[in-house]
Amino acid sequence: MEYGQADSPLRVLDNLNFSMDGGDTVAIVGPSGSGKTTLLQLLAALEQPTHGSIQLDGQALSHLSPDELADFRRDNMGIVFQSFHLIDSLTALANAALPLDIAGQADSTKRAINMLERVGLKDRTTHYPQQLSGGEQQRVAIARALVHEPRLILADEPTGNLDEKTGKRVADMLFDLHAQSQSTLVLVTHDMRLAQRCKRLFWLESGKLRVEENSEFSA
Ligand SMILES: Nc1ncnc2c1ncn2[C@@H]1O[C@H](COP(=O)(O)OP(=O)(O)OP(=O)(O)O)[C@@H](O)[C@H]1O
Repeated sequence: MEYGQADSPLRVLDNLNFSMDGGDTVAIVGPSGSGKTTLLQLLAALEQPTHGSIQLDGQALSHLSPDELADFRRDNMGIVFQSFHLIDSLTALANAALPLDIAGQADSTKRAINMLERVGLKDRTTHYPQQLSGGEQQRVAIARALVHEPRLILADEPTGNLDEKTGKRVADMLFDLHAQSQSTLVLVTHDMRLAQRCKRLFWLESGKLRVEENSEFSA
């Protein structure tokens, strides 16, 4: 994966080759600038690789049009961003219901309330993002990412902006929801304690990928 002009490209990821199984938990780790977010954005099809291809469930993402990609993302992925990316003019409930509303699903409110309950925010449904703490906003973001029960959850530093206690609570929630839905969870983190909760570690350095199986899962 390269950024920049064709005559002076910046090669961020070099010849990566890997596969993931459904239900896997993967932590993408590595030094600042090593391409962790770039890899996550490639998996989310928010960026297209300059070389090679990415297939999800046998579907080559590069063969899809922008509209098809949006539909594919909506149907299969839940994305949690470090900076929450909530819509300020919508309540917590409306934010959480958004993926279902976009998909035109009739029971969106009921399902979004249920998801907000699961992330411990039942009594914050009518609050706007500005009226919520950082941890609460991240929990709304997780509720929104998971409300449509995606098969692939992608989270970029999901606890990066949170204090330790809130971060642990948010991480617990993410892993609980992953376990309940048997979805694939891929997260970017600088926090090795969080990374060690994943079955596989994807180490990025100088554009190269090293995959490490977490020995705690092999017992
Ligand atoms: N849109 C872009 N255009 C040009 N260069 C970019 C772009 N996005 C990222 N880069 C460069 O690609 C490299 C990898 O960036 P990336 O954000 O993927 O790293 P990271 O491992 O997530 O870093 P951090 O841990 O600091 O968040 C960096 O050198 C960055 O400057």
